[in-house]
Amino acid sequence: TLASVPPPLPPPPPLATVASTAALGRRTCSPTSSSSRRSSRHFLSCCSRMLGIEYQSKRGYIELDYFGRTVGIKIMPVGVHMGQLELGLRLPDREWRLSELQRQFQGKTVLLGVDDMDIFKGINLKLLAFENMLRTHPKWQGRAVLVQIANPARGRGKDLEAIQAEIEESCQRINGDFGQSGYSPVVFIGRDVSSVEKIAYYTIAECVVVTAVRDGMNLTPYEYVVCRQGAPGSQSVSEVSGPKKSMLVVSEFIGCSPSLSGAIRVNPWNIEATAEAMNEAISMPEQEKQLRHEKHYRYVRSHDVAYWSKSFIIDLERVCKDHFKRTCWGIGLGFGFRVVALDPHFTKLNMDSIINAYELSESRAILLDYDGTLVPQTSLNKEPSPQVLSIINTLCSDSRNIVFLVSGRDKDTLGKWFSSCPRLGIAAEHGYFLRWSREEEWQTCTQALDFGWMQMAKPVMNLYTEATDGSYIEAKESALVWHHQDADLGFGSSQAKEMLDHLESVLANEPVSVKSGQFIVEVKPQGISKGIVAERILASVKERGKQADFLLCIGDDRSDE
Ligand SMILES: O=P(O)(O)OC[C@H]1O[C@H](O[C@H]2O[C@H](CO)[C@@H](O)[C@H](O)[C@H]2O)[C@H](O)[C@@H](O)[C@@H]1O
Repeated sequence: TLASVPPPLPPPPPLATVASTAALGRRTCSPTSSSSRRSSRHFLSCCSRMLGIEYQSKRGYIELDYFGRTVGIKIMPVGVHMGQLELGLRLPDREWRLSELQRQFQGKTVLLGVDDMDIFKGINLKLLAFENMLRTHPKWQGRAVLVQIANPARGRGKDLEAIQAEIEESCQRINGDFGQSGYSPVVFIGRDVSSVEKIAYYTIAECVVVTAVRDGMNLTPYEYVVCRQGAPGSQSVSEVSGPKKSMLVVSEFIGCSPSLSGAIRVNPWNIEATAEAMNEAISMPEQEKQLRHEKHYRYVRSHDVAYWSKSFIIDLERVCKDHFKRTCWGIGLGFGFRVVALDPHFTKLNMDSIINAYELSESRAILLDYDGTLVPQTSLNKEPSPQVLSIINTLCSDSRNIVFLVSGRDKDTLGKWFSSCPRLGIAAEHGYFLRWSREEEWQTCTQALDFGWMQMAKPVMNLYTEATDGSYIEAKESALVWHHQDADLGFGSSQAKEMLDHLESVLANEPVSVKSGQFIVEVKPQGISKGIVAERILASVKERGKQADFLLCIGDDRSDE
């Protein structure tokens, strides 16, 4: 499925967030595109906060692993349809409409706004800025005209009515204060404007001003640039050719703003700064206007809608290339329904067959993870419940069973918590420590390990701990762990990613592995892992003449795989 983030994705957690994460839940596979960095950041933040999924950056590509499927996130600003616009530039109607406007605005400098009439487009902010410009730069009085095209509102409501009233009041005030005979500083067009007429307005405008306070891509600046270039191949300034110079004042809150490097970017709430930007734009030397126009035109032309769709397909193919190797399973009911993509060799465990195999076996090995498996990840009390202790003791009481706890936690905590389970084996700190039963001594990993790296990793972790309220360092005998469960969710996880990167580069030549887990970043020696200790346990069981004919491993995260 192809899908894209609705462009003006707001910061979490308003309702739109729920809608977009719910949409992700229904998708089978997708690259997800958004028009701005802000939207993708908000989308990733929603995924993290609401679904608990963290993104990974792989060689510049941002990806999410959603139940075995890869969702690629890419900032892909959409472009204009060049063919359609150029066709419009060649329409015969455009010529007479253009001449009409040229006559109407002869000797005037036209600033143009083309917006939908809604509460986010900042039309009144634009009027206030224009008024401010006329006041602070009186040279423009009688010379500068703001033509504001406002496509009729598609919705209704009190907020909209209030903004429409404000706009009307501003137009009347500006025209009353600065108007002269034959000169209306604001020309407000609140009706549907045909494409040809719009093209003619774009062509005569010295500058286009977009002051939206929140928007998606907003293609008005792109359309303007194409119209000012004129139809391709036209050389003369008359007929279908354009002036080949353009100026843009654009809000920093619109999707196209980062792509337009020659535009003057403004925060539309700052009326004075927007007024200065308007003055700067129309006062700029002609050559500078041409250079900025050329730069924009090159970009708009090469990044049109055809380019966007081609890139989308290429990315879709790249992101989904492994999906075909996977098998999809539908799991859950109603809103809990999920499509899970798994390796084709995966077999869903069936309770009856497990019980059957368990009953028929003579020697069993049962390896259990702790956090997220024996105690819920969300539980505040991390100690095992009496029920868990009793189930473990029941399992251990069968002489055919070898039961092991295989956890990242330290040996003292696990030893204390499971002191009432005398026959339980424990592999602590991912197997650095191993104990076969309560009465036996702890064995330490036989490899000779060098812990010099701890002196390098600790100062890095200290830096992030100081900068991240709620985070702390856990120093285990074999590993260092940075915890951010109690820090701000978004900030903690972005700090964790940064730290992972930082530690990987600082410790690149050290015999360690740096991994992130459930709200942790952990540095531990290479060669210490749950998989390796599991092999060690099974080998020992075999040496004791009890080779396991039944092996059950239960875990909840990557470290358990
Ligand atoms: O291998 P596991 O049994 O899954 O244990 C992994 C880590 O467990 C502990 O961290 C977890 O509990 C912390 C609170 O007690 C929590 O802040 C963290 O988010 C959890 O991952 C332990 O402190 C770590 O050293 C283990 O690696």
